[in-house]
Amino acid sequence: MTASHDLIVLGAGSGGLATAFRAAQHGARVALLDPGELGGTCVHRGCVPKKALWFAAQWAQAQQFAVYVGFASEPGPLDWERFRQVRLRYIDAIDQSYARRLQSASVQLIRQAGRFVAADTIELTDGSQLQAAQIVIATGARPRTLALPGFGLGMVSDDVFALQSLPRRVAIVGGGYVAVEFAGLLQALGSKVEVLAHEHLLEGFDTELVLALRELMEAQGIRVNLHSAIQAAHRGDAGILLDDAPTGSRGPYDALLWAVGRVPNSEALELGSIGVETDERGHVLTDARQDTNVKGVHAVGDVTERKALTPVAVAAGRRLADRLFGGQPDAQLVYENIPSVVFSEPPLGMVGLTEEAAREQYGDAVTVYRSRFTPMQWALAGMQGQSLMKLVCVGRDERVLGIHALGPGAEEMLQGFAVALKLGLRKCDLDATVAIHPSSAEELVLMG
Ligand SMILES: Cc1cc2nc3c(=O)[nH]c(=O)nc-3n(C[C@H](O)[C@H](O)[C@H](O)COP(=O)(O)OP(=O)(O)OC[C@H]3O[C@@H](n4cnc5c(N)ncnc54)[C@H](O)[C@@H]3O)c2cc1C
Ligand SMILES: NC(=O)c1ccc[n+]([C@@H]2O[C@H](COP(=O)([O-])OP(=O)(O)OC[C@H]3O[C@@H](n4cnc5c(N)ncnc54)[C@H](O)[C@@H]3O)[C@@H](O)[C@H]2O)c1
Repeated sequence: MTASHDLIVLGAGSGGLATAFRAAQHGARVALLDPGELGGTCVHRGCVPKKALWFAAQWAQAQQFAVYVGFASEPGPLDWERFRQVRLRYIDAIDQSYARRLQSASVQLIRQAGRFVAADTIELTDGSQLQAAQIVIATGARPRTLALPGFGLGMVSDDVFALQSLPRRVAIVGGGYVAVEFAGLLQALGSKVEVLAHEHLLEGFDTELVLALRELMEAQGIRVNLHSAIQAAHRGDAGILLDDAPTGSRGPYDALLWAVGRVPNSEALELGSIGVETDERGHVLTDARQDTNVKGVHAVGDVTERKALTPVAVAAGRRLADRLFGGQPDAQLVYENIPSVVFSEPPLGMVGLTEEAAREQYGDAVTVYRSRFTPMQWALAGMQGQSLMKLVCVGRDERVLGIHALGPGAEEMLQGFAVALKLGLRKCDLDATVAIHPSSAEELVLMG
């Protein structure tokens, strides 16, 4: 069989689309396979619908602030179904624009799943085969399910976007990004939320900022229980009940969200048949260049063991295509200093090292600066609570290792600071920068 394409990409999510577009731009003949919607998790079940709900939560809060400062009308509840339709229209437009762009980039889009029959050959659902010297696995991940009694009484994150009304009493099991984000936005939209987490919230984020976020969540009325270990869910007369090993029965709740992590979509690919290595959870193992152990087979995005963020999948895919088809033999993603924001209420962002990680690596050479303050808009609106910003530096020249921000605006603030950190930012560079006033961001250049 002669090669039908130069590149086959499995999955048209963030990573697959980015790889396909960049390879086609370099002149490669690309086939892009996906049985589902264009844009994958991020567009349909992740970043985009989540951020839309997060905006709605901000607007709900802004309505309350407005009334406090003298606007007349009392805020009403969100028409949940109307907003779902508005979101779907927005998402459809993204999907359609991808379809148009793929066509104009001459990427062959095939709306079928693929699986390996040889290292250079993919079989489609209809039994036909495609061949290419380079194949990229970008099949993403899906919500993890747990084998415990009553699991089916709950939802996973995908299901929240399909809800037709706002649930009243909600239990969220888990303490990661998804748990914290949905807790914040559902509470702000009118639910009464309880978070049931194992030991930590937001592992990997700076402990001090996570603690400050937890206090703010609790001040909003969210109940946060750490050290919880849910063993079963039941349907009781008044709602869903949970068996929690340390404390006994919890509930009743009207809705239950399992936010206990994600599993890679790798098992249907028949990777074993061609010898591609995976870890014990099914992530495709790659080296720093996104190459698997099998020549010509690569992987990007959530199906790998790397940080599961859209911009990471996109950047890895683009660099890979630049290396394979763009004459850039050294192109690869540097996985250090990747900025990330949790769209909690308020948002929490970080780039670089946490204080704990920096101290572990550099010991006493670490210096920390922090600023805790009440943001102006909160003070005006009579809201208690404080933002927290933190710089983690090292050495005599105080090179900045980490920047952390919790508070309104953190989600937009950190992108520019991430560029500076990448360029070798020192504390004295921040001191030498004139502030923008009045703002929250100015705290990062005014720390004494
Ligand atoms: C609720 C939620 C909120 C999130 N919010 C953010 C955020 O705010 N910011 C952020 O950066 N990240 C966020 N993420 C993470 C982000 O969505 C993922 O990191 C990103 O979508 C991963 O892209 P991907 O291309 O690896 O996989 P996906 O986007 O999951 O795409 C994989 C595609 O592969 C297809 N596929 C599967 N099997 C096959 C097969 N055999 N053949 C062909 N195609 C196949 C699937 O249909 C799918 O379309 C969020 C995730 C969730 C769940
Ligand atoms: N804003 C963003 O960028 C954003 C938003 C959402 C998701 N994401 C990405 O998607 C990934 C997946 O998010 P996630 O929240 O699903 O996973 P996660 O890995 O961030 O968190 C999983 C949580 O589930 C808990 N957990 C695991 N098993 C459990 C059990 N049996 N009982 C109770 N708790 C259990 C873990 O302790 C952890 O707190 C994130 O790591 C992130 O990379 C990013």
